[in-house]
Amino acid sequence: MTAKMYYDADVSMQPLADKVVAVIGYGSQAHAHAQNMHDSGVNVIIGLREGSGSRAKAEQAGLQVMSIPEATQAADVVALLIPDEEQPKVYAEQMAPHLTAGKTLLFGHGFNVHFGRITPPAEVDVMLVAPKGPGHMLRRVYKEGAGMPGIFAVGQDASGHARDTALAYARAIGCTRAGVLETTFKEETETDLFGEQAVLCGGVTQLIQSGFETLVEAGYQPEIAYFETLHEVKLIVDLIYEKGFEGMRHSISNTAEFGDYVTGPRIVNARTKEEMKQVLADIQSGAFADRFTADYQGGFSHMNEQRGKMRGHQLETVGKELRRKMPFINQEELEV
Ligand SMILES: NC(=O)C1=CN([C@@H]2O[C@H](COP(=O)(O)OP(=O)(O)OC[C@H]3O[C@@H](n4cnc5c(N)ncnc54)[C@H](OP(=O)(O)O)[C@@H]3O)[C@@H](O)[C@H]2O)C=CC1
Ligand SMILES: CC[C@](O)(C(C)=O)C(=O)O
Ligand SMILES: [Mg+2]
Ligand SMILES: [Mg+2]
Repeated sequence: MTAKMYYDADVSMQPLADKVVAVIGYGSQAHAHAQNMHDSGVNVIIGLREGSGSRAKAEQAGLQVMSIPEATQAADVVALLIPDEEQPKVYAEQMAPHLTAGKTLLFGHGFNVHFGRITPPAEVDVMLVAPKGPGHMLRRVYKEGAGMPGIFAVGQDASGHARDTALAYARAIGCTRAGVLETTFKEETETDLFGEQAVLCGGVTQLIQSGFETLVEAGYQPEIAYFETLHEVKLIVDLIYEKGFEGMRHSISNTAEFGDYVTGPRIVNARTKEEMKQVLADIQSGAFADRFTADYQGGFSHMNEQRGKMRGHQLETVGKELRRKMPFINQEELEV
């Protein structure tokens, strides 16, 4: 292994002792960071917009809520965890005037710093701590006593102690239980965008949807198509997650393994890889960031059209019914 990995035993929580950490927002990442840090003994406050619907939920979790300017003013470390597209305006109008020398500004993703949408003042430490997974799962695994891997980067080290603060934060949210390594804002931003678009979110959902549609259009029952192309993905991925490709292939039949070798490369082929390279180039050049910003400025018309289309898709309606009959699958609404 070439990367230096950090685990609980390698990291001191001292840099956060006697410090106030403000988490701005209370969404997917923010509620998990805030609650995990609170449970790790850190003094956490929450900064929310006026009239926020999340105030009651944060208070119910035992967290003190303030306005965003008040929280920025009161804190030593400020974690900006609202949607990337909303950050530049909130930062400029409500946070920047209160980010005085000696404070730390922390991000969960490098997007706005890397693409030049936020330029923090020179006298503050700037860092990112990015858990490698969704916020709701970050909270769930922490409560189970486990952790989620994460990566950290120091963008500006005004204090000379920025790395220690980033590592302490990573430990407080549970990431050093699983392993943390150092990166740069550039590497985190580009790899995170690539991973979620090409593999984790865009790639996986398109693969599932195309498989489901192929079976249903050929006349097979949608329930069977759902089990085959969606439900079972988790079971196979769990084996890959726990034991790698070889462990998964040990568990499946020889018939499945042979089909895996001969058909996998027909589905995800050289053209797909060429397209992945183009996707990466669009991320690196900033073309994707500009497209995302333009859609946001246009009221997210493309995003909303896509959300609407999928909402009525048979894959979703059939899945909802089938999952309802499986009480062992978590049926609760997401907490935030
Ligand atoms: N989602 C994830 O799992 C991951 C996200 N990240 C990064 O973490 C950051 C946060 O993302 P995510 O957790 O998805 O964000 P969410 O969409 O879940 O954030 C919602 C929160 O942001 C607040 N908010 C939204 N708009 C504004 C605004 N204009 N002014 C003030 N508050 C606002 C909401 O306030 P209210 O409660 O009042 O509605 C809510 O509390 C991003 O940088 C993202 O890239 C990194 C890793 C994974
Ligand atoms: C996979 C998507 C992600 O990067 C994440 C959960 O890690 C995100 O931006 O939500
Ligand atoms: Mg991401
Ligand atoms: Mg990610």
